[in-house]
Amino acid sequence: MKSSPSASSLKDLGIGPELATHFFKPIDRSAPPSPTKRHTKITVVGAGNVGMAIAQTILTQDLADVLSLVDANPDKLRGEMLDLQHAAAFLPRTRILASEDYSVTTGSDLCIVTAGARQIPGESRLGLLQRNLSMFRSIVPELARRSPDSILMVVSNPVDVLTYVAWKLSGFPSNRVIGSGTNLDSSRFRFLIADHLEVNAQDVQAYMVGEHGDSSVALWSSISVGGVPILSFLEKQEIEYEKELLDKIRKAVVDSAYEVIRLKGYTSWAIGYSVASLARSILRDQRRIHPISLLARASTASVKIRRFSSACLRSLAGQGCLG
Ligand SMILES: NC(=O)C1=CN([C@@H]2O[C@H](COP(=O)(O)OP(=O)(O)OC[C@H]3O[C@@H](n4cnc5c(N)ncnc54)[C@H](O)[C@@H]3O)[C@@H](O)[C@H]2O)C=CC1
Ligand SMILES: CC(=O)C(=O)O
Repeated sequence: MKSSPSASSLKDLGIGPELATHFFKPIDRSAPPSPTKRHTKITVVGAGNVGMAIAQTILTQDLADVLSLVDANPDKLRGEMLDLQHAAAFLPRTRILASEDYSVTTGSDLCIVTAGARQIPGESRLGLLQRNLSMFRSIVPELARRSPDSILMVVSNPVDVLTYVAWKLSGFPSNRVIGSGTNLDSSRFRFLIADHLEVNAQDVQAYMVGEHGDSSVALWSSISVGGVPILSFLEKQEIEYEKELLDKIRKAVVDSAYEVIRLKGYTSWAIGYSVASLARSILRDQRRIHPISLLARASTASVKIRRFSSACLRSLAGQGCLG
């Protein structure tokens, strides 16, 4: 399928681009488009549940001027592209491209990879590795070649291992290859704490760190509610709280994805918002703190992916780097 900037239905009706030239004549002496205006381009590879949740959140949050979608299934891809384009009247203006051909991704600022197998109910994320590894061999070099200055963000599972694989395959500096990490786990953690305390999750600071999913670690000392470090406050005030409650919350965070997958077959909305929040922080230089997957050290023979517990997503300005 060819890259398509817009739905082809007008062309199919015999109405060509000359119509636009007649209706929309250039305004005399109007300012030409600024040569310094930089357009933000985001690519999402994998137009499945996760890819489309990310795409639609990016659109509604006005994070990109150009959104390009790539998938191996041409009908699904074109269907998703048209469906999003048909919402143009309700959204900030974004050019949406879709193709199986990676040329559509050229010049992206951020490439997000969601393609690949997903868990069936009860299956672990690590069980997906072999299937998704071979897919990455075809996806990552294409992205790296066409957007050599981009940030590569891995979402496909197992996300931490595949972030390492993507770094190796891309040849990018390690600070330009990240995984969505435990940003989602932390959001689930914040939701559960907020739900228990009956407060707004946005007023709860709390981080899950380590590997996304089963072995993620709750940073209990990181919890603060309305700025109050809650556990040390309770201890200082000698207020009793059930230690088992903490275990229950941590277990509920880890079980969250399994429960959603058992109930609806996949998870999508929360990861969509999680990745959009990362995209905003990176592209808009928000200087927010997110727990992501990032290679921390690559200096020995036994290089392993290691995660930042609190990676600070710093400016893209100038260097296109995360630090
Ligand atoms: N890191 C995280 O927090 C999360 C990660 N995930 C992971 O995201 C991945 C995608 O999940 P879903 O979207 O639910 O799966 P899905 O099955 O709905 O979508 C996968 C898409 O990848 C496409 N695809 C397959 N091979 C491809 C290739 N070589 N090139 C381009 N596209 C290809 C398929 O056609 C399909 O549209 C899974 O690995 C899942 O485990 C899901 C939720 C959260
Ligand atoms: C599927 C997955 O990794 C999640 O929702 O956490």
